[in-house]
Amino acid sequence: MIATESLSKRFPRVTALDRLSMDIGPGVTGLVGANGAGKSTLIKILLGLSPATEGRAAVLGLDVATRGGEIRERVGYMPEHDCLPPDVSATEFVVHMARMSGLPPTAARERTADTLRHVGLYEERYRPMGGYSTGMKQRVKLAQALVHDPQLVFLDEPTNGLDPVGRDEMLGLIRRVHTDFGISVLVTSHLLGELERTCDHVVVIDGGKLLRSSSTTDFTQTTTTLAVEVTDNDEHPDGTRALRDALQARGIDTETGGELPGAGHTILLTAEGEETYDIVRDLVADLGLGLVRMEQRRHHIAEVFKDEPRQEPETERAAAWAATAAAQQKEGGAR
Ligand SMILES: Nc1ncnc2c1ncn2[C@@H]1O[C@H](COP(=O)(O)OP(=O)(O)OP(=O)(O)O)[C@@H](O)[C@H]1O
Repeated sequence: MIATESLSKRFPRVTALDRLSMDIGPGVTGLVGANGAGKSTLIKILLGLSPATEGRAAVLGLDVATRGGEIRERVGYMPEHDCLPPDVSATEFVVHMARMSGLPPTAARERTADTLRHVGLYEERYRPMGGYSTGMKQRVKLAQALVHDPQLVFLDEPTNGLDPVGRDEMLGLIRRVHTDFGISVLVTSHLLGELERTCDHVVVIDGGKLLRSSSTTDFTQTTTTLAVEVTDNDEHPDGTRALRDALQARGIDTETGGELPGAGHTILLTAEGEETYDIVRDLVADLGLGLVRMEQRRHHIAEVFKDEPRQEPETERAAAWAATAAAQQKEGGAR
């Protein structure tokens, strides 16, 4: 879908992209990086709107340097910033964008109605957009990116400014753009955690350089940590404590991994192999406790980057990235 080869973009004072080489296939791909990492610059080059300083890129097999017009016919784009005219309604605006993409009047009106319904805008679509909430505006921006039925969409920070509920709804919509319509998606975010739930593949850039490109499952591969949760009983009013003591007696060290109301505590231990599962199961049965949960923990993407070596630790960008990773780490821990 997208290929770049040693792609660079230099502004007089900043190198926004630095010899970036990557391949992105179909599906939902997250492009993640701190503010200023180069995400928007990359999207503008991929749309053929801004020339690269060096290197090459192709979208849907089309060279961005020479075939920008054809790329924009086949690719939808949701820009990051608010760009909606306040005095017109969502319907008028999206019909206009559909017409600009070459759809005849009747098809433009039909596609607009379908697309606005799909993104969850109903009666409000006839009201001027100046009175819309941020969530509604983001939905209109998404609709105009989809209205001409593109093969691929670029969504630049679609969850920006949304509250947690709005963010979850937007992430669900993005996932459905691919599952319901078969449209591939490149979505940018500075929040690592939200891409983990939505994307098949994640590309991480920092300071315009490629840090990592992997499938989400590779990022979130299972750890050797086993999380176990048990109920209490009359004989063991603190079932967690009883199981921890029993495991300790078998030479297995444990720690607690937080509390879940009404369901006892979570015990964390290192699984040496299949036999660890058997030991836990047998001890739980011997103590007469109920086994609520026994599962391998998975990494969160943010944990993968927690210890990533910094290339330019002194730069502001590095500080921004570290802050983002730290915030995500906290968010991951809270889940
Ligand atoms: N037209 C421009 N002229 C000069 N510098 C620019 C220009 N556009 C972007 N930059 C710089 O290039 C770097 C990358 O910017 P870019 O907007 O691509 O980052 P980003 O990852 O999209 O971050 P954000 O989400 O904050 O927009 C930044 O340092 C930015 O200041």
